[in-house]
Amino acid sequence: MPRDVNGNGDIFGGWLVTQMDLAGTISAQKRAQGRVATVAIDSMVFLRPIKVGDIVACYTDIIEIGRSSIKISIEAWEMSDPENAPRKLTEGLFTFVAINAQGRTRPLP
Ligand SMILES: CCCCCCCCCCCCCCCC(=O)SCCNC(=O)CCNC(=O)[C@H](O)C(C)(C)COP(=O)(O)OP(=O)(O)OC[C@H]1O[C@@H](n2cnc3c(N)ncnc32)[C@H](O)[C@@H]1OP(=O)(O)O
Repeated sequence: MPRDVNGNGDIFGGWLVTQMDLAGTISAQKRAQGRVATVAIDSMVFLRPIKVGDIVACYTDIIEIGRSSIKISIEAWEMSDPENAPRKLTEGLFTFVAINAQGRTRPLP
């Protein structure tokens, strides 16, 4: 079976979760001004299948800041067809933690 495709011929959900994690990491790194690690995915909802060749965009929204943690709502949208409105594919709640070079937590700046 192709690596990024599921048994229905649609894109494997894990591939999309990986893209969402990358988008969240970029946002968290910016806020943390340095290295972060994903500590939790508190919720993940798959609303629609993605077809091979679809154009997908991920959007992040920081919703909570702790001492070292950053909770981010992340959504993926499909926007392949300029004639039609974008459609939400997934939504998830990810938590990232600011870490130092030794991998230990550090307070957010
Ligand atoms: C649905 C699936 C379908 C697809 C299915 C196929 C999958 C297909 C691939 C997908 C892929 C995905 C994307 C993977 C993304 C990675 O790669 S995840 C793996 C990478 N991450 C890591 O390796 C991190 C490992 N964890 C650690 O090293 C340690 O837990 C950490 C991050 C250093 C934190 O250490 P700690 O001792 O817990 O630190 P502690 O001081 O107790 O807590 C620090 C902060 O974290 C917060 N925290 C700790 N634990 C939690 C928690 N559980 N929740 C929330 N906050 C927490 C604390 O509240 C605290 O917050 P602040 O009060 O400081 O703001």
